[in-house]
Amino acid sequence: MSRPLNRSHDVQIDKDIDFSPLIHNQYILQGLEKSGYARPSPIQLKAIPLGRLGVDLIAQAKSGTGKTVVFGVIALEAVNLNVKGPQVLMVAPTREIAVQICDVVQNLGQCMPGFHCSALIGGLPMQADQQRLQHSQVLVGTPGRLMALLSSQKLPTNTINLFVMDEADKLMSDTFRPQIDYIYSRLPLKKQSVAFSATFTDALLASLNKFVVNPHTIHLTQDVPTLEEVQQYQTAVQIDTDDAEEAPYLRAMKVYKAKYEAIGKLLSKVEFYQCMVFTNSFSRSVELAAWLTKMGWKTGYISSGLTQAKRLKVMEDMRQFNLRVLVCSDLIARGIDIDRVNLVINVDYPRDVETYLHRIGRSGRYGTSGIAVNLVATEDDRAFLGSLLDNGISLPPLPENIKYGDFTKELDTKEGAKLQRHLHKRVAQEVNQPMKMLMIAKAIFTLFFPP
Ligand SMILES: Nc1ncnc2c1ncn2[C@@H]1O[C@H](COP(=O)(O)OP(=O)(O)OP(=O)(O)O)[C@@H](O)[C@H]1O
Repeated sequence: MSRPLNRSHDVQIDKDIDFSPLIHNQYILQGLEKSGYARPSPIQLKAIPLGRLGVDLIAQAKSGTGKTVVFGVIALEAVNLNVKGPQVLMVAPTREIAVQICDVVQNLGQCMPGFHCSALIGGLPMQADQQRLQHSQVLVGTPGRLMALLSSQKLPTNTINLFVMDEADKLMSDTFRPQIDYIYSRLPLKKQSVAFSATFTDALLASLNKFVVNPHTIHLTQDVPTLEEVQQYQTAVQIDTDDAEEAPYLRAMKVYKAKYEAIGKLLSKVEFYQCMVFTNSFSRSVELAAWLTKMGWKTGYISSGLTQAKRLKVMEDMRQFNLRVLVCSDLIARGIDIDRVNLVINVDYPRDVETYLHRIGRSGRYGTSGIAVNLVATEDDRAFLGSLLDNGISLPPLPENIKYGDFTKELDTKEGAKLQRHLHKRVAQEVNQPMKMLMIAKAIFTLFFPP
């Protein structure tokens, strides 16, 4: 029997079992093994057997506990390789999540002869979609692109027997609901529907009723779904002003400048692998990424304002560990899985507590140790912390000596070497900074006082 990974209770099960009692298809078991999954997580143990029976399902489990594998396996079980045409339709709220799901499902199905999964997302040519979907059994799309393909009769639905909604609470929001209504109306009546998220409110559960029939509901957390191994802190950022009459934009500039400096200090203090910094403004993201790059941190930024090609490139750089820091918006607050991210910093705050939980859940993936630091400078910042407190989330001040918990993710040799190279470069840069200043001063001195 496989040895359990050194991970928190969020992903450990009491039973000493692997995936074989849950899944009988050998190809899928091989795919799981090749993807590096030896033992199921609690949500996988509970939801896979139910999903395989063909019942409708609503499943909630904390961020990063393996929900994609659940619906990936259910989808592969639903696929008949002898049938031509798409058989599973998955919807995700962002293009980045859709691409990521597609990669996971393709990996899980890698041993199934002739299996293909395709991502259908906006910002890329639709013509290519049309060709790919003809050879794919599983399709993963964003609502807008799926709607465009369906309304132009380019996506046949008569062979679809499973409908998957990932980040279902987001899909039920006003932004996406009309598109989901439309997509659903185009699917065959007889099908299985499953919905997943880390956070579900009662109102959202009610609105899901239209899409599921007599669903089995699995709720793995009764309280606030914070991850056991993610330590959350707040740190006060001092703003250097005593002018009550100061123009708001000048005040805002000072707040951001002070927050950027606080981030610089934090990155030097905490020994992180990769860090995601959340801001609410595109221009601030660009500014902060440029500043951190100047400070020697390999930094990228992503927001919906970038072209799709640039968005995919920066995600790939982050996944390849070519970046240490990613400055981002709520575009990637949910669903994105980069398992080396062990530090999350909030410069600004999201609109709601659910999004906050999704943001900090970008660290601590699959029961590993993570740290989330919240920068507090303004009344708005303090008000958000107040709403966290109302939801039972209290943030202690950041301690002087901050340490990760016991479940630090192991880096492989290549990743370890990349981290070392980057650390050396940064140290060299820090040492060189005063040397450079000295040389410049010397050059100026010699200019005025030639020897
Ligand atoms: N059985 C397993 N054994 C080891 N690792 C696993 C297993 N299942 C999933 N993982 C890993 O866990 C990580 C998180 O998985 P996934 O992205 O599916 O989580 P999630 O629950 O969908 O999270 P979110 O709510 O943030 O979308 C991934 O890196 C994945 O490779």
